[in-house]
Amino acid sequence: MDIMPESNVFDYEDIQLIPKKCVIKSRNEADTTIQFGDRTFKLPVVPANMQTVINEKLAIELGLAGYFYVMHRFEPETRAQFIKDAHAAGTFASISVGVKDDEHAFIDQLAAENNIPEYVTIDIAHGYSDTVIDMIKYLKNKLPESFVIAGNVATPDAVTALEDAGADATKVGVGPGMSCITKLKTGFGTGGWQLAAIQQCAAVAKKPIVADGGIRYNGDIAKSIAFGASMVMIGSMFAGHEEGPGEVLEMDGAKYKTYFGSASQFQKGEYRNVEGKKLFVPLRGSIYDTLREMQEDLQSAISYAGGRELHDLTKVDSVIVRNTITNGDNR
Ligand SMILES: NC(=O)C1=CN([C@@H]2O[C@H](COP(=O)(O)OP(=O)(O)OC[C@H]3O[C@@H](n4cnc5c(N)ncnc54)[C@H](OP(=O)(O)O)[C@@H]3O)[C@@H](O)[C@H]2O)C=CC1
Ligand SMILES: Nc1nc2c(ncn2[C@@H]2O[C@H](COP(=O)(O)O)[C@@H](O)[C@H]2O)c(=O)[nH]1
Repeated sequence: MDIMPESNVFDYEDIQLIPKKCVIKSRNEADTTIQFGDRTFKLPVVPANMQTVINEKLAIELGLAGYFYVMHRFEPETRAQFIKDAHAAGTFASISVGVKDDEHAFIDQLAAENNIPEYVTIDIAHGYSDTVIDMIKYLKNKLPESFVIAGNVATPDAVTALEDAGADATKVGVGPGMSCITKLKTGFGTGGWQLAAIQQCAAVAKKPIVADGGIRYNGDIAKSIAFGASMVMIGSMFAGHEEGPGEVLEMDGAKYKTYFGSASQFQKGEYRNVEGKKLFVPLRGSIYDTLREMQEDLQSAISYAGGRELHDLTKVDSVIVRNTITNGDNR
């Protein structure tokens, strides 16, 4: 068994980006937009395609407001109508699929009805598999105009395999999520070295990488871009907003929303092959305030990078600090 050298193993909390000379007069000048597929979005972030993070109303609102979104796949019978609703509202449709047999019939139906989503995400825990490779090929054959995001994967080999099958982007992150217990139950994944995995995958990728899971601070978005991601998927930090799914709960005078893993018992309705758990996340107000703050922080990050646009973040140097960036100030 090979063991990766320690210098190649780091995560968000282990890294600081090193500032360069500022070339703008105001953070407002820094451009956070990203082209992803045929469209340009305000930010390189996307709420996770999880049932406690996104619903149809919020998805369409986000699309209309200029943000990327991916609708989840856990009410499969509503997806065809959702595509029509998104188009009727004047925005793009971005849906998720699995790999089980009935998904092929669903894709056939979309093609037959010319009900074409602009983006399709193949949402599977272990994306480096023949089932995902076959699904990419199936989608590219039946819905050639759709931009296909395939995942989730952990390694450069997997990125290359999915790109070779026709994926337009790959999603990297097996086990770093806050609701994840894959790392504990199976011993596998990118938990603890997600940022390093992004860097390794981006080094071979010919198409965009979506960094998925493990984002705990807005600065982690800048770090994801700096290490090679084009888009950053975020679950827990988007789960507690008033526009999102789920009721507000009150406990000991504080307000929360539920956030559960897509492979949790709560999602599956039974305790079989469970790799996710349920959490309560504090209510955070409006998602648009969070998005605005993410934009401000990313603009500031671009200025520290000595740049004007997102891509300039990839030109900075970094230092490994091993768990010390908060100096204990979050205890
Ligand atoms: N990003 C991450 O780290 C993780 C994300 N998740 C999320 O949980 C949800 C459920 O994921 P998933 O279980 O893949 O989806 P599904 O339950 O839809 O499973 C998809 C198919 O893949 C098979 N399958 C699942 N895992 C494996 C495996 N390890 N080896 C071989 N076959 C497998 C399943 O069969 P069978 O069930 O019979 O094995 C099923 O046929 C998704 O939304 C996923 O994103 C889950 C875990 C990790
Ligand atoms: N191992 C598991 N991972 C899961 C599950 N449900 C979702 N996810 C992944 O987590 C990210 C979000 O991570 P966060 O750190 O931002 O909260 C999400 O996009 C999925 O890839 C699960 O049940 N098990």
